[in-house]
Amino acid sequence: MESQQTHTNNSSHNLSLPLIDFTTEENVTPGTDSWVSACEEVRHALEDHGGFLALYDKVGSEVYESVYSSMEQLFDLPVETKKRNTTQKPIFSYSGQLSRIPLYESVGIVHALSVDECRNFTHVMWPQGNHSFCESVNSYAKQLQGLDQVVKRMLFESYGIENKKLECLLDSTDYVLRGYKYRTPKAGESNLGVAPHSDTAFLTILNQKVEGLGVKLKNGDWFEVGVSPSLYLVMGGDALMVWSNNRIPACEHRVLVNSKTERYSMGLLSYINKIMEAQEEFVDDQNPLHYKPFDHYGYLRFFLSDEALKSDSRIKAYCGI
Ligand SMILES: O=C(O)CCC(=O)C(=O)O
Ligand SMILES: [Fe+2]
Repeated sequence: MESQQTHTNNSSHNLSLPLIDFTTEENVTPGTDSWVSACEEVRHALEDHGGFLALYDKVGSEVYESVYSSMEQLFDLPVETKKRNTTQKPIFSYSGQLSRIPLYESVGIVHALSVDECRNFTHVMWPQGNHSFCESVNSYAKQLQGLDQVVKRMLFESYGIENKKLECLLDSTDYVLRGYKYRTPKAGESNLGVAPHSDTAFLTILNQKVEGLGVKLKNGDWFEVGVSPSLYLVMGGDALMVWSNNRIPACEHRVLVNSKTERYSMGLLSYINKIMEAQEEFVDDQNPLHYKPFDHYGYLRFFLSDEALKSDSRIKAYCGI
């Protein structure tokens, strides 16, 4: 947290990523003045940088410590075991040993909000059982979903979009909880954990146990995210850019790994399981419609194709008008 405080100068020469407080009851209670101004902050941060930092204390240090120690146990399993978990959805369940980014490994737990799904996942990884893994992952995912939904509610409200549409979006959302591990670079090896990119998700909420996560601000500077159980990076992904008809840019971020400490981080990513269109609120004469109706899982399948690799903007290549 200390490092965050040193970045609060908002002059145009020294931009920082806005830090928005979700820990006070008034800020997260619809109808209060604080709620209305928090909604504005969320909207401006997303429009400016595609993301912001959330101060959010619902996870607590106990769950934070136990979920990260669970992740250590998970990544310590043999690669063959980690690969055992598969999903019908075109979301990587396990990703690692990639020549482009050799330090990186990631495991996705689809529907981690359901205790049953967490149990199934845990059983696949540890047939003998691992109760604390199941418990901590499920409660962590639930707390992150709370933040995800409040952010979406704020966003809809600040644009004056009716509540029914929010409910419909939330009902059509699939969540994936992802754990990331980065080994330290060997002598002569690059310290690049993940190259600059935007996520394919609608919204991503990331937290890290070890520093390394950077966000590109609208002036092009890289902002380094701090480490704390109550600090979460909220980022719009490609799907939010489609939904907002380019009003909200997909947040560019990257990971650098320091030479001494293995890095762990975790994120909750949301995907839309129905065809989604850019909202009419964002389309007018000055802002023509930029995207065709969008099939999120279709996009994920496209994203992994050879054709997509050739294009400089995969989202435009997939559904741009
Ligand atoms: O490790 C992190 O903090 C972020 C990883 C990431 O951006 C990704 O895999 O898309
Ligand atoms: Fe990412």
